[in-house]
Amino acid sequence: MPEPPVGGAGGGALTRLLRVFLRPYAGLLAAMTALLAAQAAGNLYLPALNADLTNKGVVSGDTGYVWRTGGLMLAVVLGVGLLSVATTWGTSRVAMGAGTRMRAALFRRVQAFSTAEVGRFGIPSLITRNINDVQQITAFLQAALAPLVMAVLMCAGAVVMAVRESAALSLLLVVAVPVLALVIGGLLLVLVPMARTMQDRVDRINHVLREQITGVRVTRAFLRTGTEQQRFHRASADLTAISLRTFRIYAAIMPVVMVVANLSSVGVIWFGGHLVSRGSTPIGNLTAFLVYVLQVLVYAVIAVSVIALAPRAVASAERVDQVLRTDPVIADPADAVTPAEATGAVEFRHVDFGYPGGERPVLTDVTFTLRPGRTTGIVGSTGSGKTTLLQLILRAFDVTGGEVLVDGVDVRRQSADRLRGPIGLVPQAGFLFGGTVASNLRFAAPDATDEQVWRALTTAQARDFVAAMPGGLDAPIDQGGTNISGGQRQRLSIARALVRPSRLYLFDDCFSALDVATDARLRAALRDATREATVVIVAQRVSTIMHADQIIVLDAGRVVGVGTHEHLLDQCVTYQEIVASQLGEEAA
Ligand SMILES: Nc1ncnc2c1ncn2[C@@H]1O[C@H](COP(=O)(O)OP(=O)(O)OP(=O)(O)O)[C@@H](O)[C@H]1O
Repeated sequence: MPEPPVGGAGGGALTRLLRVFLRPYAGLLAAMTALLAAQAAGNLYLPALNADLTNKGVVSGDTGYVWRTGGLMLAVVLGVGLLSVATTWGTSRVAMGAGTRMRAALFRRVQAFSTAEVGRFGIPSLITRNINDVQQITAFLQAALAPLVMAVLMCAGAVVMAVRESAALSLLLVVAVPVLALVIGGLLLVLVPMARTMQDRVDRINHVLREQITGVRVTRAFLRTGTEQQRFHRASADLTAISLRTFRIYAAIMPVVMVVANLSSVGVIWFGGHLVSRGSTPIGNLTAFLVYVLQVLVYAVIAVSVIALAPRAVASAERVDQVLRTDPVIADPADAVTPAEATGAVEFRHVDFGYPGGERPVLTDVTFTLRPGRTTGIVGSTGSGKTTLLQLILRAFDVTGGEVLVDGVDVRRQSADRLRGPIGLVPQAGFLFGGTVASNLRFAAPDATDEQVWRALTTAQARDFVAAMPGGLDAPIDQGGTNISGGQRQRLSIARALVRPSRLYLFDDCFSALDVATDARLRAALRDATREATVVIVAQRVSTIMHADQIIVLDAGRVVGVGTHEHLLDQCVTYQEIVASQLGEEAA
């Protein structure tokens, strides 16, 4: 699988995402900063008050001064506590809000992706990026926003206050702070690439797990459970290994910081003790200085523990940014043309097509016309390009040569909504959503009445089995429709396309799981229900399309015959071979 495009590099991606997703919260962030500044001022004021209380109250025995200053200190502590509650509330709101917006933006982008972009990232990776990576970024914001601002304010303020208390002792900070900065910076440089690898391995686990859960029946049938377990254990062990290495480094950060902090305190007490005994510094100033130095170090520790989350957030931001920066190859034109009339007419003019990255062309010089009110059958051996042809009508991919016109206008010049709105598609694999029979049928027509829903079920030959299901229209359907049979799934998919009246119906080999009698009844009912529309039926069985108004025969991506069943039986060798092989099968 080719690598997804690389978006912004390193912290650049995180900065870009934060700029975009924090912008709506600029006002709240400004208010938070003001509250944090007030909180920091309170925290910085307390040691100074304490110094005053010691120097002017305790040392000189002024009890009144002690009470007054003590009361003021209590009020400051309460104020700081209240501010802290407010800022925690604010940062949670900002972090969660930005995360929600990020997830929504990712979801919108992925919805706009064509099969090519989805294939480039891979479904498991897109899921991890939307859930796990956004969560890493949100967790970082939640933990980092207030503490980081607070740490900057407190460190700067405490340094200023410490210098005010004792300029001589402040020289200690000149040594301690750069040592801390160097240690922290070095560790972060090592952690970012490790965090990136960690997220990739989470992707890998997701990939293996998803494949194993969806393919569990095949795994059991081929007795591969043991091998698959080993594959999962390997992916899990790889993640454990990188996680252990990463967290060992995380574990080293705190002791290093604590050693620097404790050595600094010892230094302050050692040198400060000398200054006090020489009488050049009052005892109150020494205790205040000690508190300021501890404040600098405590907030440096807080900053470090928060910054330690950054590498994972940076790695996750790169992965989220890659998705957001990937433009879908299939996009609406700036000057979209709306066809004068929605007739459902389709025309292929010398269409060539090859899948992105594919070596061989899948369709070559395909030309035909589909008219409203007529049914066209498409037959051809497996892999001859039938599904691809329908995908081009829906503009799931762009042609590499020629043009596809719907309602007389090139599909590339129409908006996707206008193009796909009047098309009723029944895909080859009848996918159903988790919910009920009714919620699946109302997927394209939310306002459809029960009567319309039952009518579509009747046409799709699904009325009897739905009526027999407990709950009828409200009968539960599991995700993917796994609680009903393949044939029932196909019929519900057909009914879903019929609930909303369309001008163009595309049935992609969706009759294959039906028995011959149901297939015949369904086609007869369809003829009545879709009388004025353009109908395309891709089929493996000739009996499904032999009564169509026209049949297109594909062979290795080329049209080798167009006409009625009788005409093709007479003129088209490939068609004769297909018919002969199927009659042979039936005879056998
Ligand atoms: N997403 C894809 N990327 C690359 N190649 C593809 C992709 N989808 C299909 N192909 C290739 O294009 C060719 C035509 O595939 P298509 O699904 O259109 O055939 P089909 O006639 O519908 O086959 P079937 O009857 O088996 O459903 C095949 O060779 C297939 O391998």
